[in-house]
Amino acid sequence: MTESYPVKISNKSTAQEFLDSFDNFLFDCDGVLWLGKHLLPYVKETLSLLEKLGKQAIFVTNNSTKSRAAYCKKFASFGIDVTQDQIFSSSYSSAVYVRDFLKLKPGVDKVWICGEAGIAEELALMGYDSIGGTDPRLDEPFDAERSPFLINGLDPAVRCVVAGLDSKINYHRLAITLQYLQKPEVHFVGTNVDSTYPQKGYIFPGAGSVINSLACASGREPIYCGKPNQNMLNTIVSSKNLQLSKSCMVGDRLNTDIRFGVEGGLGGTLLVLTGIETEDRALEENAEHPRPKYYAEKLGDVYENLQ
Ligand SMILES: O=C(O)[C@H](O)[C@H](O)COP(=O)(O)O
Ligand SMILES: [Mg+2]
Repeated sequence: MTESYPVKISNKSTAQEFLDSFDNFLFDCDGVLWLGKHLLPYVKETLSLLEKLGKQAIFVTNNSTKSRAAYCKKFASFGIDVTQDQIFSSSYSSAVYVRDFLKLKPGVDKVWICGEAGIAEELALMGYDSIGGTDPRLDEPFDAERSPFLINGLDPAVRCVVAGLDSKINYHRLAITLQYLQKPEVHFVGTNVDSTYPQKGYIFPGAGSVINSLACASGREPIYCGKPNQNMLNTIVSSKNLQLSKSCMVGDRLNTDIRFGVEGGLGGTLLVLTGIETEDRALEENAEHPRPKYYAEKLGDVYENLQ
């Protein structure tokens, strides 16, 4: 059976129909709310409208570079008040996986990070020591005979590697991470699969590109903790007691955000075209990924079409 075509939110009636259909909105961040430091048009107005209507806003980002607390600060920098319990980042879902699925022992088992500060901060909140990550010694050019991470030997307490988006990725970080991945007893966790990372006017390599290079070198595949992994959605649904049929996932990427919402049985999904995807991709029938129920040029069209 051919699914009904995605509905484009492009006028007052489609915008009103969309709003009336859901009580809870799960928002992806990069490519939906903002592009790096640039807030997208009418995002603040749209979030205020939802609040006025008594709708619930939850933020679900695959970007592991920040912790939930740091994301609260990013929202605040745009004048948007968000509490930490509204935010679910892949840095957080990866730390939950280390704690609840791998059951590593805090204060005993350590984590080697190939990624930015968000991962270490979320792990620390759960009592885990981590090494690597933003350690400035990793910014030095790699020399096997001088790297402090090699000449002092690998840390035997490391039981897991967590890898994510790292704008300071270099051969030093890849080389040391690989040493830990060559130990079969060390778990391999990837924060998210995103191959690319949308910025204003550019598409840059994403976490998936970094993690795939480690997978290629080590011959190992990681467990990914971000969207579309349903562990993340299960954590959200249970902690927020969401009614799935009245919940909508809003994203800019088909193989993470829209798949996450469709496979999670949410009442609907909205794809916005301000990030990774195009209108053609939104409309194409492709076994690779489910199609959205709605799509729009930008999230702010929900607000703009109701003015
Ligand atoms: O490369 C990445 O990690 C992702 O592109 C990026 O961070 C995705 O973040 P999201 O769109 O899920 O907020
Ligand atoms: Mg996105």
